[in-house]
Amino acid sequence: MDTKAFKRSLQHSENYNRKGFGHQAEATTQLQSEYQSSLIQEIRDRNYIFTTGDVTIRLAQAFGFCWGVERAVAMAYETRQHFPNQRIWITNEIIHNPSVNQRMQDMNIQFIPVEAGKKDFSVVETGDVVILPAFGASVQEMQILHDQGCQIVDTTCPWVSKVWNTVEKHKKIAFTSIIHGKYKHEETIATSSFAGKYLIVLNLQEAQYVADYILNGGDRQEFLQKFARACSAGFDPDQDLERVGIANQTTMLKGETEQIGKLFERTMMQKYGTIELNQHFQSFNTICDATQERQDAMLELVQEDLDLMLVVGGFNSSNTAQLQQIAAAKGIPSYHIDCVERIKSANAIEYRQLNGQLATEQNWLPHGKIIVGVTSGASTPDKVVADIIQKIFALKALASAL
Ligand SMILES: C/C(=C\COP(=O)(O)OP(=O)(O)O)CO
Ligand code: SF4
Repeated sequence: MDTKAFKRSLQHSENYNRKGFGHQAEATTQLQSEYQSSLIQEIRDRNYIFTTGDVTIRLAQAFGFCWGVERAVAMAYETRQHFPNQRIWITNEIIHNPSVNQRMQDMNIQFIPVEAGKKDFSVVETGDVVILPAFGASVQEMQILHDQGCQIVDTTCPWVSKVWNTVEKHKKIAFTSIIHGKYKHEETIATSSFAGKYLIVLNLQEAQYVADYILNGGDRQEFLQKFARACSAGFDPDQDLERVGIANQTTMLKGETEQIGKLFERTMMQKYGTIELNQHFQSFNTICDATQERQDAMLELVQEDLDLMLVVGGFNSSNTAQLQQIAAAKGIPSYHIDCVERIKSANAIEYRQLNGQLATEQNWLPHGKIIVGVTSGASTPDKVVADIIQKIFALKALASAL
């Protein structure tokens, strides 16, 4: 399928909107009142440090809602306002934050139902409005919705569309796209639908396995089994790894993406020589600015003398998980939580471990004076962070009063 031509024709269709409906000012005001916090603003104004009683909070210099998230959520609000009486659907969570998705449902924006792991688009009728989330949607989903004659409101972040353009460039020159990403993640599902041949690697370890295969060959069956859900149909590791282009999900770990790019560059140089390199390797870093800024701020924050770290964001939020990874790598006691309710008491906190499992830590809040590092992912409203900080203040005030 010529995905580029399809996108072009979709964008010219009168049933397609990616610019909003002229209610931006109202949507922005609504977003501010629902998601921002005066406490967080005050901490920002005080150079990201705030002390109350025994607790000093050190906020990362960049955290919380990114530009793409604000834009997507504002567009969803605008859509509801513009179509007050129409049925509105969304193809996935708009972003990975439970409180924001709950708001979508409260506004009667419905998720497309999923039956036995497959989305059931038959519920969508001609004339319904369908929002595509900030992660975008696969080209096949866009086609179904377009054919069904519904009004598409596309909130895909332009940084995500940039990744699609990158894999389309690979396709045009018959390169295989190696995508550093998570094959189950909505953004990577969408990205791979615009690619020709592709292979998705989760981390440096998987990339190394592929690089070794390129140089030395290996067990073809094992390769195909390992990447069964992470490659294009009919992928042949013996044919399809001769010319590779690197792209990445926008929210991966910046350092790891760079290492993966360099690894494949070295590998292709070793196999084909420096002069031939351009015929076999292309790389273009598609990690977005917001992800990089939040990770850089986190790398700075973990240099401080912190007693513990709280990383706030949805449990399915990839960029939040990367922030947690940075804290964990530094060996700081650190807890990824999605809402204040995870703090059960001064003695117990429920949090997401790096492997995705929930765990509870006892006696997590140290006695006496403490410095708490705080950051949040690109999909986390400031209000959620403020509630958590207030809870820590309250627990520590109570402890020191006893
Ligand atoms: C929409 C989006 C990022 C916003 O944060 P999210 O937490 O919603 O998404 P992700 O980190 O990719 O799991 C995709 O780049
Ligand atoms: S994290 Fe980056 S790519 Fe994702 S929505 Fe935000 S700005 Fe866009």
